[in-house]
Amino acid sequence: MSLEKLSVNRAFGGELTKYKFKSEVLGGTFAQFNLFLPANAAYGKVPVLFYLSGLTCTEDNATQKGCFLGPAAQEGIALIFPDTSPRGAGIEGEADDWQFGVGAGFYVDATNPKFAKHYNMLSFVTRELPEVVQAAGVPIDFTRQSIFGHSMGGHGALTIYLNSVLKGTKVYRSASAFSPISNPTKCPWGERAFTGFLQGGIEEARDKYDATELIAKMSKEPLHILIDYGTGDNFYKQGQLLPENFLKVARDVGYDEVQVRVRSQEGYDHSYYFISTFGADHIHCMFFLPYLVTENDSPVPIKVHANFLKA
Ligand SMILES: N[C@@H](CCC(=O)N[C@@H](CSC=O)C(=O)NCC(=O)O)C(=O)O
Repeated sequence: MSLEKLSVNRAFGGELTKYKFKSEVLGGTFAQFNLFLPANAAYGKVPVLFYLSGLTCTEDNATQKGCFLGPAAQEGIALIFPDTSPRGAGIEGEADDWQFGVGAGFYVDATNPKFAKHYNMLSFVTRELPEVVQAAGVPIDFTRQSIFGHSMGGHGALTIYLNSVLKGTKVYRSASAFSPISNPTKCPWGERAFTGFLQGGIEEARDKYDATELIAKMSKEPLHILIDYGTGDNFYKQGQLLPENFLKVARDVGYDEVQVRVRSQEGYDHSYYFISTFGADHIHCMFFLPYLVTENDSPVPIKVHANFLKA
């Protein structure tokens, strides 16, 4: 599986590269992603943060509007921005609805036979993409990775992280999310996605793909979660996000605001203006620098910021 380089841009002393490759788990379609490497990657492997985007996005929305590259350069960490679905699968009706299908893969592995060959964004993000990047010799240390995302991508980040904690694999060090779809089995976006992609519908999703259901299963395993949402977000007001459900269950299970921090941001909406306002917090805070980034990583000084544990 070879990576084709589509573009390279210098940014914040590092390099942003767009790649393309033929994805097996996405049924042989071509997948594109963006990779940001900070300057210190020239001297050794760096930690990595995956960013999962929301409905209608490609790999470019957050790269261009998230304002993440500067903070990542300061911390000396790589960023990977995958697309949100397979493209060009040719499935009847897949592009008819912005809330489902193309641009809306929901970070699941489809079990409905109609979508099962192509719509496997969970395996793509957690398995194939890291393997392809590693095989290409990119200087990333995949033992130090974390994941964050927005809306549908916030759902992806939280469920991928919580499943890794529940399975005891400890693949991801932390997760954070902007306006995540936090209880998708109870909102229209999730219902639409799960009844479409999964043979077992909502019931199948409850076990694997719902952050609120997953955190309810925890037995106080250590967690590092940060969530921001805006009170002026129309999707929040319409009941698509339900962060209050996630927060309630987290507190019922016994997680305090150090391990699961949910911040309500007055008047902010769902857009990248909101995300870019708090983006630096998420980069600086979620990388628990004492154990993710070490002095040996880089000959250039890494700017260490107060993390949200201290805020
Ligand atoms: N087309 C829709 C709006 C779609 C939208 O707001 N998408 C969000 C993510 S929503 C949850 O996953 C987004 O990130 N859009 C891309 C951007 O660059 O803003 C409509 O008409 O309402």
